[in-house]
Amino acid sequence: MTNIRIGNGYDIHRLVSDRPLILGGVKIEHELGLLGHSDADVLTHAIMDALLGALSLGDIGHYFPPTDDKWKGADSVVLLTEVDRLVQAKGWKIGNIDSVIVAERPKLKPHIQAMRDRLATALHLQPDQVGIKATTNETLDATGREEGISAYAVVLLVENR
Ligand SMILES: Nc1ccn([C@@H]2O[C@H](COP(=O)(O)O)[C@@H](O)[C@H]2O)c(=O)n1
Ligand SMILES: C[C@@]1(CO)OP(=O)(O)OP(=O)(O)OC[C@H]1O
Repeated sequence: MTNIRIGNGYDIHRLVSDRPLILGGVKIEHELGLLGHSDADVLTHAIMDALLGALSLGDIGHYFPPTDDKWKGADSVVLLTEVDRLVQAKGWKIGNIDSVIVAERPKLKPHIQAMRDRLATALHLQPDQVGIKATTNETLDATGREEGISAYAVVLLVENR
């Protein structure tokens, strides 16, 4: 029988006026961007935590501490490729990823394909192995008030034989 593992990840970052908005490795035109030590790409962070979680390897803060200047302004897709290397070194490969971004604005639908392509390329996957969806929070809570953007991800890992 094929061995499989499942992992889930979540992240949220605050929206501020003087930062770019980067989601799934794609820069999106918007008057607000996400605040963080890295580029604050919540979707990529949620996917990294899901990958690490699937193998009980801890979380991204353990590998890329927000207290370390090395990761200041880091491109999260580069961090993702590091996590992917770790997963592969442990003898696993990604079956598929599914995710959802919670953002009241901007409209993300026009950017979803570019995010899937960017992440699939970085992870050496086909775009149909990378699911990305968007939803508003129907104006409820912090994301609904546009104070931040959050993302959830689930991954399935398959043992490499
Ligand atoms: N930032 C967003 C949020 C949503 N979408 C798309 O709109 C659809 C409806 O969203 P609801 O939150 O009202 O259910 C959703 O299914 C997405 O296709 C979007 O593009 N960008
Ligand atoms: C990505 C890292 C890198 O220092 O920093 P942040 O951009 O602050 O992101 P967060 O999800 O708060 O923490 C994880 C960190 O590993």
